[in-house]
Amino acid sequence: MNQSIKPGDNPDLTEERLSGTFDTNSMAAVIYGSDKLAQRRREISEAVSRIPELQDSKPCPFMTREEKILEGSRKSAILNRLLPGLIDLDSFEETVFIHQEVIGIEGHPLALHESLFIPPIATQGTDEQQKKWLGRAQRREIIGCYAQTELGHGSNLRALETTATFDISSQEFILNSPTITSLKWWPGALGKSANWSIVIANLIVHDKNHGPHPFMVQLRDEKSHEPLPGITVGDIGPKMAFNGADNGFLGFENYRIPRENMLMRHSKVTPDGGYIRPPHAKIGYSGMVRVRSRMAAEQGLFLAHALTIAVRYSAIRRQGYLEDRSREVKVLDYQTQQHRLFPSIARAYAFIFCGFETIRLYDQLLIDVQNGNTSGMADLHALTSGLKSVVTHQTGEGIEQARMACGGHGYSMASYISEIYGVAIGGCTYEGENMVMLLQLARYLVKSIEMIQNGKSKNLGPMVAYLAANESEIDLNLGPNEYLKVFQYAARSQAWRATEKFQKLRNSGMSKEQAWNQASVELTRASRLHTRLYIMSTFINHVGSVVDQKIKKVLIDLLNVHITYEVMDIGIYVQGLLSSDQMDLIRNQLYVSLETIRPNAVSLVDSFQISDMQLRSVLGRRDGNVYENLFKWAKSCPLNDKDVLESVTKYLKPMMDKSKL
Ligand SMILES: CCCCCCCC/C=C\CCC/C=C/C(=O)SCCNC(=O)CCNC(=O)[C@H](O)C(C)(C)COP(=O)(O)OP(=O)(O)OC[C@H]1O[C@@H](n2cnc3c(N)ncnc32)[C@H](O)[C@@H]1OP(=O)(O)O
Ligand SMILES: Cc1cc2nc3c(=O)[nH]c(=O)nc-3n(C[C@H](O)[C@H](O)[C@H](O)COP(=O)(O)OP(=O)(O)OC[C@H]3O[C@@H](n4cnc5c(N)ncnc54)[C@H](O)[C@@H]3O)c2cc1C
Repeated sequence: MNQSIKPGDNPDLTEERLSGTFDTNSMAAVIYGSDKLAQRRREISEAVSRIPELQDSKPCPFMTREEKILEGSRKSAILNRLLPGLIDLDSFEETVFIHQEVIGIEGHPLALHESLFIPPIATQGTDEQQKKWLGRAQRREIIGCYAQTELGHGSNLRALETTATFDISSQEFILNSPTITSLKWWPGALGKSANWSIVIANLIVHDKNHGPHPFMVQLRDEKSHEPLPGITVGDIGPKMAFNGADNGFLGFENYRIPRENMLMRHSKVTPDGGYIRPPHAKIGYSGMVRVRSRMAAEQGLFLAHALTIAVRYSAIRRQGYLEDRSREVKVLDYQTQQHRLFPSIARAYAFIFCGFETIRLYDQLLIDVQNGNTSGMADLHALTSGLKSVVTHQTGEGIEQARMACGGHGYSMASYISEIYGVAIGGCTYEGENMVMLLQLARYLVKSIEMIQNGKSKNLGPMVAYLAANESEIDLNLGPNEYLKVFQYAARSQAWRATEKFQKLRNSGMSKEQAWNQASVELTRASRLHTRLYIMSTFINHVGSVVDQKIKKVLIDLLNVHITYEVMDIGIYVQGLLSSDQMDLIRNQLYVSLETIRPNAVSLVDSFQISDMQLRSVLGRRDGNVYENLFKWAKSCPLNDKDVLESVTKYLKPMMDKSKL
């Protein structure tokens, strides 16, 4: 049964919920990985809803930027006091979840503290460094951020300009921002809130530059919160979204920190100026891999937010007629609306399943690396580079379709979809701009193909083994595994096409860099197809492992939406494999699968169990009572506090009066 049904709900939504064929709590358990985890989310939402001081003081769209930051800080401080009674303090998931529930997605002063400041200390700090800072950070005696990007440099880490020069005589590093382009720019919470930061700077010892390394740097006085001498720091101004966070700039002028403030678990500088290399050259980049490995699930949830709004609203919005002219139909009954929304529901599920898988892979890698085994780093870097790029892009597309599916009201901030969109698409840029990261995966694919060309196919990892296969015919009787083969064909032929283009250019005498650039559009296409193949195969495997038969049945229906939609979407890449009859068959299977999933559409989005508080959308309310609440929301807009505004008395009225003469 659908657990969201309550008395007083919009009857159209109740009708939808009654037509669902499965238990939404059981589905939530599959989405979040276990009944216990899903249950914990419900318990936390429930507990938070009973604490008056944690409620929004007014709707976010009516707040100024300063009010958003104030509100986020107020709630962060209250949460810090209440957290021990509300969540398992050792659980990163519960910590992120409760902040999102209480403060929302627009960011807050501690938004980066848990995800980008604490993890580098915990994974790249020595035992002594952890003892010194981890407890303080966890108790929030200090607030931190992660300062890597500079005004002139983001994607290309090797071009960072900030320097940390070792001074043997004082046993200190001297930090400097030598140019305007070397100012740190963008770090969340840096602008006004953080008093400490992980700073990525070029390590210079005995005039030798050892490249970017992480340093623990105090920015502000712990009593007065004033910037320390040698530090220039401030907020970079309003952004497209995420305005509850104070992204900042930072400059150093001969700013000294003790030698012990370089995070030295992997690379080390000894007191006499010796440099000890890390076990893997890119180990310092692992904080980014950690965040990327979490982005598929995060983005899947952003998409889930937008779809919860659009699907619920589409079930109560009546517009136009089908057969019965006496009552307008729910817009959810239109095939175009279903085609706009249902493939995105499938993607949201797929992204979340993939996301929990990459989180698990990262956690395993972390254990391996701590035990000295870095062999899995390249694989996970390639996988998460592709995944963050594809998932953020498709999430943005899906959210925008959800907005349009809500018609005019989707454009109002009452829907909250524009904020969800603005926050989600930030992910196309942060943690590595998407094209740049697709090209990182492409390096891996090209290397894999070169292994095949050199007769070393048996050394290929399981994720790229398909590149060596030779599929040229597909059975018309298409099941999920045949769709997978179709996708493998597309990904394989594009990877070979791109690699051969690169090699041909090289063989024509072009430099490696120029040849790479000339082949790069084809290379990014190969990376996208490879990643979409991974998403599809993870989805298929996940559904295969589900035990509850009712849940499995609806997930198979959803998987059918996914595989048919995805194959139609890449039609151009499978022209050599599928006949036009086969393409027609797939197209028809997609339309049938849209109809099949229709009765479960509302239950599928209800299963994400995103509370009204977290959703912050008038259109997406659980109870479906949209119109009366839209009217209330509009009336509460500060512009309506007065009937006659100063804009009228001061300018418009005199203008009209003058025109009358
Ligand atoms: C619902 C949940 C709600 C949660 C709410 C969350 C909201 C959050 C909102 C906002 C948070 C935003 C936080 C954002 C933070 C940031 O953005 S921090 C800054 C991030 N910056 C980047 O990501 C920069 C991207 N650039 C790079 O990573 C690198 O420059 C590079 C592109 C990888 C290139 O590096 P480099 O030049 O050093 O290396 P190459 O020459 O290209 O490659 C050399 C070989 O190294 C291999 N490599 C590279 N990286 C790694 C790695 N990490 N691990 C293993 N191997 C790596 C690469 O593959 C090459 O190998 P090859 O030679 O064999 O091909
Ligand atoms: C919301 C948000 C939060 C952020 N938070 C943080 C933070 O907390 N800490 C932090 O340090 N940073 C943060 N950043 C910065 C972020 O990591 C960078 O913006 C990101 O890495 C991209 O770098 P860039 O801005 O230099 O883009 P650029 O590299 O200048 O990209 C511009 C264009 O150039 C293209 N391009 C660049 N290099 C190549 C190449 N080699 N090949 C092909 N095309 C290329 C890109 O594809 C893109 O189209 C944040 C950014 C945002 C938007």
